[in-house]
Amino acid sequence: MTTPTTLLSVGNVTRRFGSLRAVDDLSFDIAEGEIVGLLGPNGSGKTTMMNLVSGALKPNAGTIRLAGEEIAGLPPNRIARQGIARTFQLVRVLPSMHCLDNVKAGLGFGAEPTWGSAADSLGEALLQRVGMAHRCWTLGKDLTYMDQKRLELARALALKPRLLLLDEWLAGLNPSELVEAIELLRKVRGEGVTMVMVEHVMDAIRSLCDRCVIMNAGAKIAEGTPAEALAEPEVVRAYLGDDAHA
Ligand SMILES: Nc1ncnc2c1ncn2[C@@H]1O[C@H](COP(=O)(O)OP(=O)(O)OP(=O)(O)O)[C@@H](O)[C@H]1O
Repeated sequence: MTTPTTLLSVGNVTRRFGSLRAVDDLSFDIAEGEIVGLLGPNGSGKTTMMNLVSGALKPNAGTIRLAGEEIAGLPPNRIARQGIARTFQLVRVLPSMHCLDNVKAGLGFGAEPTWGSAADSLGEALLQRVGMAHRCWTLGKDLTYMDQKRLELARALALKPRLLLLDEWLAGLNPSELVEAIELLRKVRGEGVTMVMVEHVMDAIRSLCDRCVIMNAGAKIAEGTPAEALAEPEVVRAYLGDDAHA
């Protein structure tokens, strides 16, 4: 059996906002090919952690390594070029551009920037990859919510990421869209993209994630398979309050 290679290594990372430790001495590793859920109650520091990995925020202390290389504190465009892409909690589709141009906007910023006509065929392939081959010429503002999500995913994939950060990408989808979205993420993982997802949709976490890292008040309180980690007494307490064991 081969040992999995560590793709992302977060070591003793702390990020303060004034006196608040939004991320507090947090450490975890992500192996190549994994889908890992970053979970925790509201305000536990998940989005802050994603912002630290993508470069939107700098840590006050600690290390963040991608394939062994330190990336903590690098600007977001450098981190994107090193192979980390993300989607956002609020969908950010460019409404007055058609889908192909939306995706081409992403193609300019990856490890191998592509522009102009060379980007057309790559853009079409990306839309096909997320099930939107027929939407090349549809304007962003005319898309269903599910298609906006697909487009956002295509734009992130345009960066050819090794690691994809999904910030509540499944939020707001109805049950049948959720099934499609989970299938799509599984397919993308099968294409070699490692993923960290912040998600509140527990069914999706159970069905997609190999492992979970669970945070509370900035710190890690559990780690393991979804079934193991979510059953930890401290996790149950963090989600439901002390009354859960009363
Ligand atoms: N820019 C900021 N300035 C000050 N405080 C912040 C800032 N960003 C986040 N915080 C605080 O840091 C803590 C962690 O916030 P964060 O958004 O990372 O949590 P979260 O787990 O993603 O929450 P949610 O599930 O509600 O999105 C919260 O107390 C939040 O109010």
